[in-house]
Order: sequence, then C-alpha cells, then structure tokens
Amino acid sequence: MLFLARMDVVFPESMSDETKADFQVKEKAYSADLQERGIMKGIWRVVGEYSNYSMYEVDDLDFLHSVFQGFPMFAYMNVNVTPLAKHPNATTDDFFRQL
Ligand SMILES: O=C(O)CC1=CCC(=O)O1
Repeated sequence: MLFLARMDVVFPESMSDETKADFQVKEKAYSADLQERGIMKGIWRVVGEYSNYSMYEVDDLDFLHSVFQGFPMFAYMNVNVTPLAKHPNATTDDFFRQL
C-alpha cells in the first residue's frame, strides 16, 4: 500500500543552530536507510517551507507509524498521511519503475 505524507517541521525558537544541524544529519541518515530499503519511495521539499512530501510503500499501518516515530525529528514534526489507491486511469501499476 502506498501512502503520501506531508511533514511540517517546527523547531522551538530556543533550539540552537548546532542542535538543529545535529537533527538534520541524523534525519538524513535515517531517511537514506528508508530509501535504500524501499520503504520510502521518494521525498520532495515543499517550496518555500520547512516541509516535505514523502511517499511510503508498506503493508502495515503499525509499521508505518513506527517508521514515522523513528524519525529523529519526530517530536518536532506534524505529520499528515494520505493513503493512495490505484486510479482507474493510471497507465502503469508501478509509477516508480518509470523514474
Ligand atoms: O523535511 C525535512 O527536512 C525533515 C525530514 C523528514 C524526513 C526527512 O528526510 O527530512
């Protein structure tokens, strides 16, 4: 099953630049691992915002939740998830293989 997530990152104003940078390094490594494992199918920056859209292919909602909870920035993110079904007009079953 495919899921689209929007993540909005909100760091507290009191957080230092060093701490933010440390979170960003850890987030990048965690994200790269998810992509290598084929769990995260892609991630895109929302232009002009500290937000992303990312896509996940998983069979289990509890597992998806654990994936989100594992993000180092999880405590500082608002996550909205949309499940995606096949559109009747889609010309392929595997969009990502086209990329
Ligand atoms: O959008 C960001 O920079 C935060 C983030 C969440 C997952 C990821 O890889 O980065």
